[in-house]
Amino acid sequence: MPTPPERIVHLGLGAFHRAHQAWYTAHALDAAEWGIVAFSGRSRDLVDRLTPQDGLYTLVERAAEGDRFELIPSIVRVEAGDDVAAFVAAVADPRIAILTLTITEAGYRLDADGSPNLEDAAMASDVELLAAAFANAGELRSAQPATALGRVLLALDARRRAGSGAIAIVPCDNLPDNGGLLRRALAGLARRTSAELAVWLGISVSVVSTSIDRITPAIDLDTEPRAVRDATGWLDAAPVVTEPFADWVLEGDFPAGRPDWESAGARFVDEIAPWENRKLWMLNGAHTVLAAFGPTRGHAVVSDAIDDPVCLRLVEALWDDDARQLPTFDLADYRAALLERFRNPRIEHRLAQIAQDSTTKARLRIVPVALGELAVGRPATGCAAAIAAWMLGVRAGTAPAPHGIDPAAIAELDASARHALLTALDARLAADAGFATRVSDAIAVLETS
Ligand SMILES: NC(=O)c1ccc[n+]([C@@H]2O[C@H](COP(=O)([O-])OP(=O)(O)OC[C@H]3O[C@@H](n4cnc5c(N)ncnc54)[C@H](O)[C@@H]3O)[C@@H](O)[C@H]2O)c1
Ligand SMILES: O=P(O)(O)OC[C@@H](O)[C@@H](O)[C@H](O)[C@H](O)CO
Repeated sequence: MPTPPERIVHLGLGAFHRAHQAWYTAHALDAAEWGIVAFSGRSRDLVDRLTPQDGLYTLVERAAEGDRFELIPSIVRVEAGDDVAAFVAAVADPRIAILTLTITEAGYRLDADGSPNLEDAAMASDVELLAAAFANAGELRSAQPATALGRVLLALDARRRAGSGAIAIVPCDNLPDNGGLLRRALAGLARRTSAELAVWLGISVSVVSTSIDRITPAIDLDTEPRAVRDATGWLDAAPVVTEPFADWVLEGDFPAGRPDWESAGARFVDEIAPWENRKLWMLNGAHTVLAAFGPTRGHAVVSDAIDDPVCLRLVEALWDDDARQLPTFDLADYRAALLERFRNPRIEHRLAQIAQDSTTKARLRIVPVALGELAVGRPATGCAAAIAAWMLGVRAGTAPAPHGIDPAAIAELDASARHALLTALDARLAADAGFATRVSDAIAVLETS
């Protein structure tokens, strides 16, 4: 089969991009027309593994009943993310129609309120560096922004200068309103660095919002390649293990075209918010709770935690609150499917992998539901219990303490520690005496369960 032409650039090559966007692209009816140039994020390891394989890798779909192996051919070139010149050249190429991102939630460098943090030291230094480079074209070639968004902005400016036309950017990280957020972040950075670029962004860059779903755990790259070789006969240095389920919902325009992703099962909608809330609140919200609390009960992976009746009750209660805030959906099938996915005993999804940055995640995935419930006079007991479980995880050190909170000060989880933790999530919740009491009551119940 001929190699597809380079039409998509990806930044943040990892397991998820290869299990999701690259898989959808490979399964589109017009796959032969869409090749991906993939840039790693912060490490060269995948570049070194995939380059000798011409970007080919094995996707292992791991069902409870057994494995299915598939060779994915849509990544046609792999480059190191810190090769800024190569990234800029790729995005500026007029054949490229789409830039996708999986740079992790932390990679966007958000404030506590979810807006881009322009006070971040690396971001501030990139703003200075980009403003100087945009003002003096002679400096463009040597500019080396450190942040992912700094590199994206530099590359978009090169595309503008080259007259390569409009492009769509598709963020594929688990952030609410990921498209809106990225659009505001890029516009904010451009306003501070180049008036011409800011205008061009508004006209020529379409930022698409997405809800992305496929549970893809980190794997052991020592053992998994051998298992793949035993099954397929090929020693793949960089296989990916994922679940059979996949979902992709998108809202937005692709001014330079796109693959026929619908033919692979993707959905385009006019308003993504309900889809995104359903996925982030229910799947990721439950994961956030299990990751913080599960290890305090001796669990290391999602499938073990969800088998524990205490954890299951927590998740079900959270989903009851979520469901009341998602009135447009009948959620019975979705909940049943989520439980089946969590219970897949052959997907080794480690809670420690999911627990990183759990304060921000709880803030984005549990707090909005709690506030929504309280606003209409309901008690939000599921959210209170979920937050109680998160606090127990923070006390145990299985979830990181919020910035500015000394772990020693919360060792007792007394009234002042509970107040400090609740305030770190949301001051409005901390000010609601009834909700704070329900959190305390839930802690007492969980500690004796
Ligand atoms: N794995 C999943 O099940 C899954 C499902 C849905 C969405 N996602 C989203 O995809 C993201 C990546 O997941 P993954 O499984 O591919 O992880 P991974 O660790 O396999 O790959 C992450 C990639 O992001 C890069 N990166 C990390 N921090 C960065 C930063 N600060 N700036 C720029 N790049 C950075 C890494 O170098 C790597 O290239 C997640 O953070 C999440 O937002 C993952
Ligand atoms: O780091 P997080 O919490 O955004 O995500 C960890 C997992 O919950 C996540 O990767 C899920 O497996 C994924 O979102 C499923 O689509």
